[in-house]
Amino acid sequence: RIRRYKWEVKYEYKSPDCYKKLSITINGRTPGPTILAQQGDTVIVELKNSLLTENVAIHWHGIRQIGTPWFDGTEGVTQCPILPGDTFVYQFVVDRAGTYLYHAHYGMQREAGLYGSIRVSLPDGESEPFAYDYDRSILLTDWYHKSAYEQATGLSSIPFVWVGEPQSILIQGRGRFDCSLPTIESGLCNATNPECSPYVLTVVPGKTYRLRIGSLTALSALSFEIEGHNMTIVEADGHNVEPVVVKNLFIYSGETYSVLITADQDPRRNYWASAKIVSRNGNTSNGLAIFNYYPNNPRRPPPTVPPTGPTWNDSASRLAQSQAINAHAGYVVPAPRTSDRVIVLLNTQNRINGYVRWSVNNVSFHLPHTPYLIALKENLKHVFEQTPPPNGYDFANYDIYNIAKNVNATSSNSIYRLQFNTTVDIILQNANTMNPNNSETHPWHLHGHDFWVLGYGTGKFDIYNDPKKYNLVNPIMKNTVAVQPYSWTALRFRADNPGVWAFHCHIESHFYMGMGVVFEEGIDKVGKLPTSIMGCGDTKRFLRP
Ligand SMILES: O=C1O[C@H]([C@@H](O)CO)C(O)=C1O
Repeated sequence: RIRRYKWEVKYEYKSPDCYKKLSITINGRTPGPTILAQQGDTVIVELKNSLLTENVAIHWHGIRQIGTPWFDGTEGVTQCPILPGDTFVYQFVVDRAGTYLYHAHYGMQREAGLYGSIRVSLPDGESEPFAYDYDRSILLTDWYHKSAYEQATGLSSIPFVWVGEPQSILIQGRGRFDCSLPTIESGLCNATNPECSPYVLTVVPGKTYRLRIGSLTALSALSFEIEGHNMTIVEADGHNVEPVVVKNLFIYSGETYSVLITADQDPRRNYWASAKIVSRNGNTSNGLAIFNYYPNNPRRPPPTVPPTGPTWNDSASRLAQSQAINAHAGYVVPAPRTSDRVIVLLNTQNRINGYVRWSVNNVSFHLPHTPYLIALKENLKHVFEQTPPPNGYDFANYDIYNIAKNVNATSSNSIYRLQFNTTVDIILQNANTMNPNNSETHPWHLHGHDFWVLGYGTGKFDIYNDPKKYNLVNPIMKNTVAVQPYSWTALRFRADNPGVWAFHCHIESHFYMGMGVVFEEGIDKVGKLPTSIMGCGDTKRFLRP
């Protein structure tokens, strides 16, 4: 079946946290419409760029784009950006049921509000290994009052201007900034604006809800909970997992989970749903929504104070939750026992010519002006650096616990060329930033594939002993995984999807500052590229008659 969407993308004033800000909307909304489809359907999105003076590109996060690598929506990697006034048609198959996302993948445009959810249901007659009465989707985001341009300019200036902590956390596009602060210009913040009334999830007492939770925060790692209710994690990034009961769900930017919640508490009142920032010590208020028991008034605030959530710096409990999630016994996709290639990616914060950057293996990534997919397919060797980036770093001499002895890095747009149909292991190794006693959490997202999460550990990865502890029995498959402060995460994937694929930190500012790599595999097997992805850089030549 074909699912056809017509979207108009434009700027509008919105007040998602009561503070009026220019936001990017799809058909007048942020988050945009949820894409609903069934496994095997073809989704067609006809996107009209009405941003007037700004390009756009949309990534279908978690959709592997098998056979359509040119519709991955990654500016600079798989396509030229869509010009103002142009209409671009994305067309791809959603080949697997599950919970996915979509969002802008161009500069720091995502955090202007250009995002939404994708829900793919099973074919008729098939069912999940868990039961529920109703299915709901919510998106968690963080929200800044400064424009993406102002933020991006600060990040690429000397002196460096850090974007800082977000002003609000939004649950399904709704949050609450404190309009009474004396610093706010009058007329900009209106606490009674209905756009910022809390999101309400209405439940019928006794029923079980499948809540699909996605995070597309720009920066924040979150802990989500519903006061007084346990949640059972049953799906992660489109894969069924063995049920895990939690009080709060840790979720990183780019991840999706389904949790089951039964409305089994006192039905005479409402409850708070709360999203709290973890892993960074800021003073952003928790994002709040109302878990409303029918038939109570959905606007009636719960009689209790909202839950405060876990302490921000308890990375051990975050790691423990990640480690507790395994593939569902009936849905284990066996991981290859061995790999053909191991790539170690040391994550560091660096300086290049005085600019603050992030790097892997001391190389900070920047995008070329001519997208790789077109450059490689058409053999345009001059448009990016051909020497491959390093396969690892100097294990013996690098101290992950301290600021690097030499914080200077280099910048490159070279890529990893993977042999088609081989198995690749990636070790993400985290380290100290340029601030003393500081290491951050980075959620890494792989385009075009799911990977097996083989293991996590604290400290420096031990190349001889840690692989012996890999979970090869029931590892989960994901497309996004976090690496915790001073820790490592090991993953494995099959390079079996012809195309060119980004792998990067999903923190918007970090990828902007160079925290990513690109993989190519099977370029000779990629079909004829549509000319709609061309028009920038050296691709103009293919559009001439
Ligand atoms: O990229 C970043 O820069 C700041 C800080 O390190 C600047 O000093 C921060 O917290 C980041 O995540």
